[in-house]
Amino acid sequence: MQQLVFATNNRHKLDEVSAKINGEIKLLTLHDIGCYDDIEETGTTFKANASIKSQHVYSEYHLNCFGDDSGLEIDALNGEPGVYSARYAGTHGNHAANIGKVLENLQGETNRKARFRTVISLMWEGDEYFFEGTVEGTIRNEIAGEGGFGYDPIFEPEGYDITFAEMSMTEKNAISHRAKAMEQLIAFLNKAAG
Ligand SMILES: O=c1[nH]c(=O)c2ncn([C@@H]3O[C@H](COP(=O)(O)OP(=O)(O)OP(=O)(O)O)[C@@H](O)[C@H]3O)c2[nH]1
Ligand SMILES: [Mg+2]
Repeated sequence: MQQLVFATNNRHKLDEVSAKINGEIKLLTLHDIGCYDDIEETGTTFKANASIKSQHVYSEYHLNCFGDDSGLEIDALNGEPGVYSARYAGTHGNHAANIGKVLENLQGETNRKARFRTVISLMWEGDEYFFEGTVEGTIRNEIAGEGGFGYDPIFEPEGYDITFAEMSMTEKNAISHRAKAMEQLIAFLNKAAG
């Protein structure tokens, strides 16, 4: 079975991707390979940051691996929070504060259009490949739901009347940005394996 390191410290991403892969590929975590480094995301694009994560693992451990950089792009905020989604309100991973800042910035705004975007960088047998996925939606005025992570409680995907946080992981994994990028990665690996 093919083996891949997922260069993330985000447990929710790991859970979503593990469910998506469904045992087809053996997924290793950073901790599985003894990597406890703080991989600094110095890029200004999802692509650059995804690359930083996979390149770090590849250069240190010489293992096939991939990194996911993702975030929320809100049209009325000129694409913010974008690559700064995880630290929009200042502290990395303070989801409640990040949501608060988005809702504040959108107060009185009628254009609620937004999308999640994921770019994956895969280092496979020494070469780099990119996969991208997006999901369109709107930003709610209030939070709803307990599932998921990040901005999920305020993101309503197009064609639904519930937020990502009100969906099961299986439902989110059928339509999400990350799921779409992962489907391409899985198809690539199936082809690479012949
Ligand atoms: O509601 C959400 N549902 C999602 O499906 C989702 N995907 C990304 N995001 C937001 O974007 C940041 C990623 O930043 P990010 O790619 O740097 O990841 P991270 O720092 O959490 O982990 P790592 O993979 O870098 O270790 C996250 O923290 C979230 O704020 C999401 N929010
Ligand atoms: Mg990060």
